Amino acid sequence: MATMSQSINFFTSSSSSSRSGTFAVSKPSYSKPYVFKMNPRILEKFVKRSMSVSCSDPDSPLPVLVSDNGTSGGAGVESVNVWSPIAESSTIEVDAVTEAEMKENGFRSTRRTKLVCTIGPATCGFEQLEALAVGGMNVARINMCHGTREWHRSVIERVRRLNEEKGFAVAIMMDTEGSEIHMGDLGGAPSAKAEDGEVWTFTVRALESSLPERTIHVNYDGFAEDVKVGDELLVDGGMVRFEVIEKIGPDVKCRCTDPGLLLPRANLTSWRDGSLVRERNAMLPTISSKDWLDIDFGIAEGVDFIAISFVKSAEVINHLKSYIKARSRDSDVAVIAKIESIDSLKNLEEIIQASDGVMVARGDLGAQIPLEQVPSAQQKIVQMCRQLNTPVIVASQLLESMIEYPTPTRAEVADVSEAVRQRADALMLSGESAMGQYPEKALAVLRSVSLRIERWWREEKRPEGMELPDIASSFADSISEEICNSAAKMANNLMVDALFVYTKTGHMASLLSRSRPDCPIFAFTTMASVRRHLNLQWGLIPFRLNFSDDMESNLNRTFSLLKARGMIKSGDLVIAVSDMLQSIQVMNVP
Ligand SMILES: Nc1ncnc2c1ncn2[C@@H]1O[C@H](COP(=O)(O)OP(=O)(O)O)[C@@H](O)[C@H]1O
Ligand SMILES: C=C(OP(=O)(O)O)C(=O)O
Repeated sequence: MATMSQSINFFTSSSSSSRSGTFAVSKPSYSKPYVFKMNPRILEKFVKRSMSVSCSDPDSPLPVLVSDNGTSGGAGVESVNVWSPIAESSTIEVDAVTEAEMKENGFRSTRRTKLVCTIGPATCGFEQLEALAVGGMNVARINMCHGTREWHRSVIERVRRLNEEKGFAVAIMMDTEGSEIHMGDLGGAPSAKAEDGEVWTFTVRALESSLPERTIHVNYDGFAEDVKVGDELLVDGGMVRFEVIEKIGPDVKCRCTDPGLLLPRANLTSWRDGSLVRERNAMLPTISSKDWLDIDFGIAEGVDFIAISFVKSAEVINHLKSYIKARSRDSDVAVIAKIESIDSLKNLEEIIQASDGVMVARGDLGAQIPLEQVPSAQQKIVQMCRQLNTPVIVASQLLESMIEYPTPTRAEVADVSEAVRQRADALMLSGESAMGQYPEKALAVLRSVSLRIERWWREEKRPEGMELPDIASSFADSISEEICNSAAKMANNLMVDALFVYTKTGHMASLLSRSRPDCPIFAFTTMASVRRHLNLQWGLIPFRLNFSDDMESNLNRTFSLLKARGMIKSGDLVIAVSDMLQSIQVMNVP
C-alpha cells in the first residue's frame, strides 16, 4: 500500500523549526533505513560520535551519511536516516504481555477493559504475582484493612521488581480501611462457618488469647451500646445475617438467620425497621487516624493510587489531594473515591469531579442500599464517570463463587458482561484473587469475557448512545477535547487500525479513552508513573518513550521502533494526536 500522510492543523506549532534539509543515509545491506530527526548541532555531534561507535554486528557499522537528497531544500540539516536498531529498540517500553498479544493477534483484538487484582495470601509471592501479570493484571490492589505494613511493603517491592525485571507496568493501588465497623481476625483462622439458628457473640472486649467458640471481636467500642435487640446484623454486606437477641454488657448475642462463611475482618452493618442504621457512621471521620498513617506509608512507598473508603463528599478528596501535594511536591499519587454509601450517592457528581478515579464498591454499597438498587446505581456511576472523564472500576463479587470453585456461575459471567457492556474502565477481583483457590482462573474469566463482549460490541456496531458533555475548563482544554472527540470519530469512520497519542500528562490519552473508539489507543508518554496511571484506563496501551515537540520525527521514530519489535506493520492506518501540536494526522505506517 502506498504511504499516505495527511494532517489537519488546528495551530501551527511555533516551536517547529523551518530549517530543514534531509540527509539520506543509506547502508547498502539495509533497504529500509530508520528515520529520526535532530537539529543540526546534535546531528553534528551524533555523526562525530557515531563514527567511533562500534556495533555488535561487525558487518553493520552505525550510520554513514552519503548524500544530501535535498528534498526540502535549505541549508540546515534536520532530518537524517540512520540505521541503529540497537539504540532505537532500547528506547521504548511496553508491557511484555501486551507486546506478545499484539504480535500474536494483531492490535485490533487487544483487551480494552482493564483488570485490577486484590493481592492477599493467595497471590503475594513473586511467582504468583508474575502469573497474575502474565494473565493480564493491570493494577495490583492492596487493602490496608488486612495484613501489616511490612507485608504490604513486601508486596509493593515484588510488584516493582516484576515491572523492572520482566517489563510489566503494573500499577499499585492502596485501599484505605476507612472508618468502618468490622469483625476481628477470627484468631488466625481463614474463615468460620455460621449455621442457621446458631447463637454467636459479638463483643467489644479485648480478647487476648484464643477466642471462645462462636465469639467474634468487633473493632468499634460503641457497638454494644448502639445496637438494639431486634436489629439485623449484616456481615460483609449480607453474606451472612444475624438477629440481635440479647445484650449483656459488652457482649451482643446474635442468632444466625442467613448462614454463610465469616471471613476475617469482614465489615458489619446493622439495619433497624428496614433501614440502615447510619448515625454511627455519620459520627466517624471518613479518613481515620490509622488511614492517615497508611496514607503516609503509601506516599512514602510511591504507590500509584490511593483509594478512600466511605467517601461522603468532595471535600475529603480535595483535602487529601492537598495533603499529598504538601507531603511531596513531586508526588503524583492519584486519589480514587470509593462509592459505597448513601452519602456518596447523594453527592455523586461533585465526588466524581474531584477524584482521579472512582470505584463502584458494590460490597458495602449493597449493605447500605437495597440490593436490587445496586445495578441501577452502578450504571449511573459508570455513565457519569465516563461523561466527566473519570476512570471507573466496577468492584466486588464479580466472580465470588470462584473463591471456592474453578468455574464461575452463569449469573456471574452475565454480571461481568454487563460491566464490560457498560464500558467501565476496569473490573476488580477481591477475595477471588486475595484468598481464593483459583486466582489465575478467575482472572482468565475476566479476560476472556471482556475480550468476547468487546468484540461482540464492535461486530454489532452498537451505537454509542451517550452524549459526552463539554468538560473543559479553559480554551486550551476545549481544543484538546475537540481534537480527541474528532479523532475518535474519524478513527471509527475510517476504520483505522490504531490511534496514537503523544501525551506528557496523560490528559489527551484519557480524553481519547472517554470516547471509547473501536480501535486501540497507543499512548506514548515520557513518564513511567503516567504510563502506570494510564494502565487503569479503558482501551489505552501505554508506552514509555522519550519524544520531542516535533511530531513528524516522533511518528517516524515510533513507527520504526514498533516495526522493529513486530508490533505494527507497513500499511497500517493510524491517526495521531498530541499534547504539543494541536493537530490530527492520518497516515499509513510507511
Ligand atoms: N492482605 C491480606 N491479608 C489477609 N487476607 C486478605 C488480605 N487482603 C485480602 N484478604 C482476604 O480477602 C478477602 C477479600 O478482600 P477485600 O475485598 O480486599 O476485603 P474485604 O472484603 O474485607 O473488604 C478479605 O475478606 C480477606 O479475607
Ligand atoms: C471494594 C469494596 O471495599 P472493601 O473491600 O474495602 O470492603 C466493597 O465494599 O465493595
